[in-house]
Amino acid sequence: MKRRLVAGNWKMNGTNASMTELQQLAAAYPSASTDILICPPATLIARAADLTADSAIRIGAQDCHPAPSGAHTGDISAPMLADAGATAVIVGHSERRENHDESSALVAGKASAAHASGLTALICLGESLAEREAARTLDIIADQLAASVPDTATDADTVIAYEPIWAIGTGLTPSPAQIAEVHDFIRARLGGRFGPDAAGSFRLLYGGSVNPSNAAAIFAIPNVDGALVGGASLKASDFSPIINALEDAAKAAASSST
Ligand SMILES: O=C[C@H](O)COP(=O)(O)O
Repeated sequence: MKRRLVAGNWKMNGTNASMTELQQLAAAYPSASTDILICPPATLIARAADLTADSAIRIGAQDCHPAPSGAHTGDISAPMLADAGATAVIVGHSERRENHDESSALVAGKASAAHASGLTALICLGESLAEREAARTLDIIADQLAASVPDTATDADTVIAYEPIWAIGTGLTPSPAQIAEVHDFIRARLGGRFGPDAAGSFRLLYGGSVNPSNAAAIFAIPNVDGALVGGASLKASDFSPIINALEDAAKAAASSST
């Protein structure tokens, strides 16, 4: 059975003072039955990796350049992230797509670069509110999925995160039926491309205003294998209940399958 994953994206938040939150998480989870990932700003990756080395917490990055090195002032490559201690990288977050005009083709290049450096790529997809209201959600997801996921992706090196843009940082979340519809659709599309057996093994995360109060209900939705959490990942006291809810969901699923 695939391991579920809860990932925290600190975005452009955190300084060395924030390492106390990470130390609390590392102390609380020396081991875990789910995968736990924290993606701090790049400035903190090396220190975060050192601090969490003896725990179940793994460290990821928030973006990478598609090239391994070169004249790209201000950018960071996937080999650099791996060298700093990252095991994963988020690519195609809507804030990168919007603020930096990133295309799905570029996102696929970043994902391939991540894979070449042994990093798991968390590839983000999601529709805007206008697109949802125009009933274009599944078309947008289909296009982003087709163009952002490299042909060489596997369930071992790629995670898909569905993040409706209108739910990010707003306190709004889609209904369980809306989340299920999109996750089922993603799973089916992956099946059409990579085969049904492989598609079943890809981990699909939901992201957008996940918090300690709604996590358990979200994790009970079919085809939700975890979450990509923004604001509620900044404090150990908020993130821990979300991790615990995912561990509970994993245990419930394991006991119902035996
Ligand atoms: O990467 C995380 C998502 O953008 C969700 O952010 P949020 O949990 O603050 O809504």
